[in-house]
Amino acid sequence: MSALLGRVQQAAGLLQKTSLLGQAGPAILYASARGFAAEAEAGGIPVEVHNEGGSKRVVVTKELPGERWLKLLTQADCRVEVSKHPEVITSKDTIKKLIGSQCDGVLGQLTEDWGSELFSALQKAGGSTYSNYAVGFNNVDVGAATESKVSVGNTPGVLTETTAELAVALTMAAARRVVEADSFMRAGKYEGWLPTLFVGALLQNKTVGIIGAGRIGAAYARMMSEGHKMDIVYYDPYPSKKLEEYMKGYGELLKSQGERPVTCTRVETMEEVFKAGDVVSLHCALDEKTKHLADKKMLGMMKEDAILINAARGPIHHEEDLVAHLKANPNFRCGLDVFEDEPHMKPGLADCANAVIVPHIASASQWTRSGMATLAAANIAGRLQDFPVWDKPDMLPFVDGPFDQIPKASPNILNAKDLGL
Ligand SMILES: O=C(O)[C@H](O)CO
Repeated sequence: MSALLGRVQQAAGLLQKTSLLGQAGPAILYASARGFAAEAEAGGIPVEVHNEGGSKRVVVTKELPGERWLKLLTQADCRVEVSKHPEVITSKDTIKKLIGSQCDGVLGQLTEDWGSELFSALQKAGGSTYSNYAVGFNNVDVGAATESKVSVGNTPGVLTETTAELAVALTMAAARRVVEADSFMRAGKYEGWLPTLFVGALLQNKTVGIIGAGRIGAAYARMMSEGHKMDIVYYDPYPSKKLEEYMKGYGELLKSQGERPVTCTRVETMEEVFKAGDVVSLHCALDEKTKHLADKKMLGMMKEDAILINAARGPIHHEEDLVAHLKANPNFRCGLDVFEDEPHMKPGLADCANAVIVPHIASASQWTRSGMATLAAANIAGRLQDFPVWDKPDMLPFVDGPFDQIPKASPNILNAKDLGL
């Protein structure tokens, strides 16, 4: 009873505070998935408000999974306003309205265009910190953020295995024609076993080519090699000693068991990877050098029955060239998690039965998506409490283990050095 009374008193306090803050309109208290929250409006946009009395205001542009992220922000004395705008991709206009005239930090999405317009709006509202809910940050102009004295966080270290596993799933689905076969069954076309029905490619002992052997590329390479005894050929401007040493040890283990030892070779050019791979998987960042990397010329170098995987960023492949290549080479296959003009596909792609296509879900495991939320929130909460920037690559202390043992640090701030943090 007294708890209920407390809630009612809190609600009354909220009505007063929201009007005092001048950010949100009249609020209604309700039970949300994470305890009590308030429904209100910020700049005319519906928001869910948590810890309404918090001294700092943090805007979150999309509903996020898990609870740890919210606890981190509210314990840092933040009033958290989660946008309930129905737009799937939050526009700049909406974000500016959400920021309003007073905002300390924003937790935003990879689909949003974070350039000078938004960073100066944030700076004008007194804000000093932004975190992308993603490891990739090609949607963020980090230089513009630095000019506006806004720190930019991202979420490395919790996407690695989840993303690599989806890339493996795409590879297997493409190699063994799983999606085509599934559609065939659902359409009621199966009339009986046949020697020629949905014959695909065997991966065992073949070669997997990797463009970009960072955390995700290396994890994918290991999964493919350990699972299917594939040789690895990779291109990366920096050698991955860790991957090479691991594969050397794995090769020795196989040899000791009387099996063929696998190899792991770093090559000088991307062309070599495209030529050698039975599978080529793209794991590089999107930049001027990698945009349209998988174009007509590079696709033309691939084996006629090879498989191309992209779970990195859409514009790394040239989608019109890829559609033409898929059409001209029915034994060639691809697995795509990302698209050049996301969320759209180039004409003809959806008609290619030799393409497996999924909607940018490579990081979509419960653990990873909650972990990304925690890291993004910790980036913001850390800056607002003037905590240092975490100096180790291991992000697990933030996302696993007891809440009171979360390091007092911002896990990853991309412009830390430029901002003198
Ligand atoms: O960059 C990222 O974090 C991923 O693309 C999200 O899935």
